[in-house]
Amino acid sequence: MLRSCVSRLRTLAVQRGLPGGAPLPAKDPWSPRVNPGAGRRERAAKPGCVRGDPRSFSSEVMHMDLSLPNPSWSEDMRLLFDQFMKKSEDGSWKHLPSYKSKFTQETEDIKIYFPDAKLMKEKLSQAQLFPRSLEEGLGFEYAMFHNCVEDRTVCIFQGGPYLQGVPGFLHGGAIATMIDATLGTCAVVAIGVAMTASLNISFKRPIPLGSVVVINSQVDKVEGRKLFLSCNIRSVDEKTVYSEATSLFVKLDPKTRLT
Ligand SMILES: CCCCCCCC/C=C\CCCCCCCC(=O)SCCNC(=O)CCNC(=O)[C@H](O)C(C)(C)COP(=O)(O)OP(=O)(O)OC[C@H]1O[C@@H](n2cnc3c(N)ncnc32)[C@H](O)[C@@H]1OP(=O)(O)O
Repeated sequence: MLRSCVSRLRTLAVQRGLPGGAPLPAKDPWSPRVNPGAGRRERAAKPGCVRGDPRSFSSEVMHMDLSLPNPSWSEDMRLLFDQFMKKSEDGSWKHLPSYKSKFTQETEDIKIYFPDAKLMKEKLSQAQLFPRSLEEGLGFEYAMFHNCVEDRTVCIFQGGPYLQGVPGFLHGGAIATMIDATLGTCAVVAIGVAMTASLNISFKRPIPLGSVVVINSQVDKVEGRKLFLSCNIRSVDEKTVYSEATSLFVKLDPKTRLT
């Protein structure tokens, strides 16, 4: 299991395209080259700045790892990030980079599921990852870490002001998005390209806007192409359970078209 997970992560890292297009060194799947300097994403841009924020437009921004600290991150978010980076030093945890739009090889992989590859290519050229589509500090600020030995993905998440549902609290759809993204990442790392077949969420407590929460996901069971996962969302002090979820992800069958 560990070997296949390490190999899967290595493949994904190569697929996602390292800076300069260099593949990971074969013997070091956790190489920090996946996320060079994995430390800070400090920029001069003001948090909450919409117009003129370069994050939306430049190709540099499209390919920038957005799961690194930025000025909109609260102290809690930074502390948690540093804790997980520390845990990553011995190789048991791995920081997973995340981009607005950088699916080079995955795009190629996905294309086989579509009959009109040309049309799909055009669509994908304008596509952005949904949770990365809002400007810095306004929407989804998050970073994910994966533990291959335990088949777990943890997401530290700070929901910004554009994710409001009931005044002062996060929208249920925004919570579901981050649950799906965390479970989906856990699934993809474990078995490769997979899609959510079902997702069942219990919203137990409202999540205050701007607060930091921890999404803990894990693989519970694998049955052929079916992967059963569960997760919960807790406060940083772990005293409050905000949500719990179970899900089924299905590994895509290369013989079946998606459309
Ligand atoms: C070092 C760097 C590493 C970096 C790593 C980073 C990696 C991160 C990368 C990327 C992360 C991405 C994270 C994103 C997450 C977001 C994911 C989404 O939101 S997905 C969108 C919403 N979902 C859909 O739109 C699917 C729509 N549904 C379908 O297309 C099909 O139903 C599909 C593909 C799910 C299954 O279709 P079939 O044709 O392949 O398979 P069939 O035969 O229907 O089902 C297979 C088995 O699953 C069961 N099944 C299917 N659907 C079920 C359901 N709803 N409930 C229960 N069972 C179901 C069936 O009964 C069958 O079971 P039996 O083999 O017979 O035992």
